[in-house]
Amino acid sequence: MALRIEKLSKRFANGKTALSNIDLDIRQGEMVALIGASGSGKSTLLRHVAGLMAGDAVQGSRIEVAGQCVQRDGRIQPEVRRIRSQVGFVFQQFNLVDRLPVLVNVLVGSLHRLPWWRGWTRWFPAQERRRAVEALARVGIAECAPQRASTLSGGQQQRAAIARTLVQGAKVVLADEPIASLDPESSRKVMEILARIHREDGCTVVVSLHQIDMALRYCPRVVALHQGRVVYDGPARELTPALLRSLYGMQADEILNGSASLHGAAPAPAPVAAPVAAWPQPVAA
Ligand SMILES: Nc1ncnc2c1ncn2[C@@H]1O[C@H](COP(=O)(O)OP(=O)(O)OP(=O)(O)O)[C@@H](O)[C@H]1O
Repeated sequence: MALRIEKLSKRFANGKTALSNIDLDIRQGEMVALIGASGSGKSTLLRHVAGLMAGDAVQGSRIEVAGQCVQRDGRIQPEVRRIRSQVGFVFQQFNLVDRLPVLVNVLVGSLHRLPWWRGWTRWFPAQERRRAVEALARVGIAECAPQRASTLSGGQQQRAAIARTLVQGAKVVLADEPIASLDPESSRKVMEILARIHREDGCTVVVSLHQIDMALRYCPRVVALHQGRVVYDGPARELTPALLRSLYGMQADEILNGSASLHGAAPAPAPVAAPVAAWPQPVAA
C-alpha cells in the first residue's frame, strides 16, 4: 500500500475540527484526486501524510507511507525525515529558491543520497547533474536549467518542482493544489506531466484540486472531502454534478464553478443532472 490512513482526526488549538476520523488506503501506482471546497481539509490531510503535522492523539490512529509509519496515535515517528525523503511534494507556491538556478533547485532532490557538504558547496556529482538535466527535459524546460528560478513563469516553476521529485526518485508524489495559481494552459501541462510520471514511472500521485474537471480528466479515482470527512471515494466517472450537489449542497457551486472559470467561461449554474458522458473521462492509466 502506498498510503494508509487510519482513524485520523485533527482538531486545532482554536477548536476548529479540520479532519474527522479519516480512513483511506491508496495502492502503489494509483493517481487520486483529493477534491473539496475551500476549508474542507485537503491541505491539512496532505500535511499530516507528510508528517508536517501530528493528528489528534486517538488510540489506533496511524499514517503509513510506502509501508513506513509516519505517525501513530498522534505522534510523529522519529524516522519521519527519512520517509519524507522518499516522498515528493509539489505545492501551490512551487517552493523553489528564487535566487538559485533552476538546475540547482532540481538537484536539491538528490541531497538525501549525498553527503551534507554537497548541498553546502553546491558541488554535485556529474551523474546527479545528468539526472537533473534529464528530469528537466522530461518536464519540457531543459533550456531553463541555468536561469534563476525567479525568472520562470508559474507553470515553468511548477514543472521544475516536479522535476525535483523525479530527481529525488520519489515513488509517492503529493501535490497540494499544484495548479491553483496557474492559467488554464499551464494547468493542463502540469496535470499532464503528473499523469505521465504516474503512467511511465508507476508513481503514486495524490493531487488536491479545486477544479473538478481536472480531477475527472486526469484521475481515475476521486476522494472528496467535506468538512473534514470523506464523503465520496470511488471512480471519477461516477461523480456526476447531481452527486456533487447531494454531497456538498450549496458548496457544490464552488467546485463546479471553479471548473467553468478555469476554461475562461463565465461561471454558469451547472446542470443538475448532466449525463456522465458529458463529463470529461479520466485518461487511461
Ligand atoms: N493552523 C490552523 N489553525 C486553525 N485552523 C486551521 C489551521 N489550518 C487549517 N485550519 C482550518 O482547518 C480547515 C481545513 O483547512 P485546509 O487548509 O486543510 O482546507 P483546504 O481544503 O485545503 O482549503 P483550500 O482549498 O482553501 O486550501 C479550515 O477550516 C481551516 O480554517
